[in-house]
Amino acid sequence: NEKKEKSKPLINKEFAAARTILDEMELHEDSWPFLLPVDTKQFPTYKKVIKKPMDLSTIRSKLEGGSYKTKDDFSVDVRLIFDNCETFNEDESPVGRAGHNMRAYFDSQWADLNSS
Ligand SMILES: Cn1cc(C(=O)NCCCNC(=O)c2ccc(F)cc2)ccc1=O
Repeated sequence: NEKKEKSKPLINKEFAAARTILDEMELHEDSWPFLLPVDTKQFPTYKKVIKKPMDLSTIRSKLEGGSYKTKDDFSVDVRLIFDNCETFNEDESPVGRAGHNMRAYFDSQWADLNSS
């Protein structure tokens, strides 16, 4: 039986497309809450409330490290960032608003990639 591979990288074109979207998201002015893992010393309840933390630097490491088998696996982690953000933050807060803006930005980039 086939050995379960820990990570199998995306095929080149998919990898390049995901990397470009990640580059653009990191440069977005509203990316600041998502660039690094949430500091659980600054927000002690975070680990209790959010079962699967995710951030753009972790996605970057996973992408470059070949952890994503398909571009859709990559999108699942991106969406996890924004779902976590909605769970932990009021919509009308700086971080909450940034999350909604970044999700809309990602969704439009993702749609373009999947329509091309
Ligand atoms: C996703 N999320 C983030 C926060 C949050 O407050 N996060 C960072 C604030 C301070 N960090 C920065 O301002 C910063 C970080 C990196 C950088 F390159 C530039 C600026 C709180 C709740 C939550 O759910």
